[in-house]
Amino acid sequence: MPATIESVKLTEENTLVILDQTLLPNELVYRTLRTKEDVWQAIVALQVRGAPAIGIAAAYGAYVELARYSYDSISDFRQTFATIKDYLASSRPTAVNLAWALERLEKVVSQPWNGAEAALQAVRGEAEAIRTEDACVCEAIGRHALTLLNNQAGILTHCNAGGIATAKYGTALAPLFLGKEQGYDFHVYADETRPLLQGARLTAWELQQAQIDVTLICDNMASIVMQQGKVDAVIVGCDRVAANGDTANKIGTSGLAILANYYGIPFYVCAPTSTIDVTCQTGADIEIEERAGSEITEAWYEKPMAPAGVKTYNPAFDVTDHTLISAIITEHGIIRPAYKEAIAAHVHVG
Ligand SMILES: CSC[C@H]1O[C@H](OP(=O)(O)O)[C@H](O)[C@@H]1O
Repeated sequence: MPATIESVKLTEENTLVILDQTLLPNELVYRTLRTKEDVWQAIVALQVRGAPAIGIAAAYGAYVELARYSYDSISDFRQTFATIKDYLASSRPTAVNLAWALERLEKVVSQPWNGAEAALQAVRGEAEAIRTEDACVCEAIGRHALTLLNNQAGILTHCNAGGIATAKYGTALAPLFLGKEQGYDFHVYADETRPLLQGARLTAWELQQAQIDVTLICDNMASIVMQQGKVDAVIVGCDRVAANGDTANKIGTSGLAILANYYGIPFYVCAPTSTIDVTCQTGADIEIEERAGSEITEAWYEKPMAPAGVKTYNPAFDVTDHTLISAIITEHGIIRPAYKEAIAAHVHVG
């Protein structure tokens, strides 16, 4: 699998360094995050973004914050961790990987440690494990998803589920990177993905870097490329998959699924099992983040492009009904309907 740029790193000096994704594709700028406030702000501002990458950043961020202090006892350490966990978890609600990563750390912290330093090193180890595991998970998703794609296929994708949204390799883009290495000649249509343009700024950039044929389209052009027979499959990432297969992903995804269903095009979701949340029975149980209206009216424009004071509504995600999803691809393989039973069996595979 061709390596992709790593967007979240813990340096040998134990500092957290992230690639500021808000500056891509024009600038490659790395930022050092030294406090839990730095991490919270970087996640909220989407400087670090993508469900797995957010979880990794939160795990490393919790370690970096914990390492700033000395502790009177292990209970003092645990209390400090609890405060950090709640604070970082409050940054964004939809991507389950944020809470999932912090809960993994909590399990480590709750173990019977002989002092705070031992617990701190265990937290570091768990955060590192979350990152290294995610890279393997994404590589496996790439291998399984590639079995669903033919050479010369036209692929439509939405938002960015590339290497920078994960530890490495990505989820939805992983089969494209792997296929390229194996000689596949994909023709990718990347939705720009308003309002924050992750598709235009990030996916088009990652695919160009990998020398994969990519055509950038506006979100409202997805229907015509499907109607013209240019798309053989739609493949996207996800932020939270419910027990019945309903899937939260970047706003606009559910519309793509409806279009794909209308045109008889398979719609695939690439989902690390860390993004499957069986405590959500259906998509109705998934909290959808709402973001500032200025992302609609002012981002990317020199002047506001809407009348002053106009009302806005800016949900950052939507939920694709499980009936519109052809298959969910995880690191363990390919899940097909009926999802409730299949997911229940699948998540216990690992
Ligand atoms: C591999 S997770 C990618 C997933 O995360 C994105 O959301 P955001 O850019 O707001 O973090 C988007 O929903 C992608 O599909």
